Amino acid sequence: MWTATLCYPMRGSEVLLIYKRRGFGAGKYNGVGGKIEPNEDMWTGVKREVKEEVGLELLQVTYKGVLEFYAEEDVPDIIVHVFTSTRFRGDPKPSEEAIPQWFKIDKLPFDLMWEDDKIWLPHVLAGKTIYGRFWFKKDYSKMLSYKLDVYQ
Ligand SMILES: Nc1nc2c([nH]c(=O)n2[C@H]2C[C@H](O)[C@@H](COP(=O)(O)OP(=O)(O)OP(=O)(O)O)O2)c(=O)[nH]1
Repeated sequence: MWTATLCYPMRGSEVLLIYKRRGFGAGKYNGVGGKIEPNEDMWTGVKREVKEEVGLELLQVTYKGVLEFYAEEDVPDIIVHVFTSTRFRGDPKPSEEAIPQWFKIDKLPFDLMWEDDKIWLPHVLAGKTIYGRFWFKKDYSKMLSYKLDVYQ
């Protein structure tokens, strides 16, 4: 089991996604983030990942909830803390891991994203807070079921 962060920097009606070049979810568009390191809190982790992957310095983040991913076991395999940010410094730059790209919030490339994102991400980008649980096949090739709670 590992814990990760996912951040969605927002600029007006646009959101920053990355095209992931390597690692888990390579070839997909996603928010910016990665695994939280030992002895690191999630706030430090999300700021570090955004700096490493796209070169933005986050000046503010808002916590938008948690996702749990189950891979045919009773305990979660991956726990992801989700954030948005409207205040950051710098211009997004590509790195070895990621190519950043701004998208209109109502034109996200869901066909090129994780299968679960179309279920929960629109709520987050509309300002809601979420608790999502997603059951996947062991190799993450397919989502089997989900439960989503949405809070104001
Ligand atoms: N949007 C979305 N993101 C997901 C899903 N599953 C999942 O792990 N993620 C995110 C959480 C992390 O931000 C990212 C996976 O972490 P990573 O492998 O990039 O971690 P990392 O940057 O630390 O990479 P590395 O050091 O292991 O190479 O993918 C999902 O179903 N949807």
